[in-house]
Amino acid sequence: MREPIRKLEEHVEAAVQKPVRLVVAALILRGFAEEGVRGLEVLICQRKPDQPMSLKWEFPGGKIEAGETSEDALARELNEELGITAVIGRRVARVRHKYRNGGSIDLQFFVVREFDGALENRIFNDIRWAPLADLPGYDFLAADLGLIRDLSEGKLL
Ligand SMILES: Nc1nc2c([nH]c(=O)n2[C@@H]2O[C@H](COP(=O)(O)OP(=O)(O)OP(=O)(O)O)[C@@H](O)[C@H]2O)c(=O)[nH]1
Repeated sequence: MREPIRKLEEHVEAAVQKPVRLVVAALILRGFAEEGVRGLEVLICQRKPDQPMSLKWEFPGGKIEAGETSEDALARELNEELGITAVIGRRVARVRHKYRNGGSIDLQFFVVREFDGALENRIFNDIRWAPLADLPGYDFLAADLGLIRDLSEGKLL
């Protein structure tokens, strides 16, 4: 009888110490889906040298704040990071990833096809448009790797 109770306590404790971080990110696209993984480009962003997981590539976005919907959070982050006002499209993927430091993230990816304003790099080391086929050549954050494979093989969009 004692074993299940101990397990439950451990579980609760872990949840209190390391809450899952809810993160949203954008696949900002340009080009033509009909031309396949060479004709469609996505905006990718490189983390700065002084950030954790430095110089890794990721998609623009960030954590959802209290009271925000996923779409609100993503629109806010894109405005803060890139200076654009984006129309948030459909959600195309959701992944749960446990990083080695013990923290977990719940990551949702949305397509963005339309935005107002000129893209401006406000916080990244570098930003660039990459054809979907080239994505596996960039050193992406671990949580993104399944998505990178699917995008580059034309399986997702
Ligand atoms: N924006 C973005 N974040 C991602 C991606 N993949 C991924 O694992 N993440 C993780 O999701 C979190 C996003 O948080 P954030 O953008 O608000 O803050 P941050 O990089 O300063 O990280 P931190 O506040 O956890 O230190 C980071 O821990 C980041 O490593 C991605 O493709 N885009």
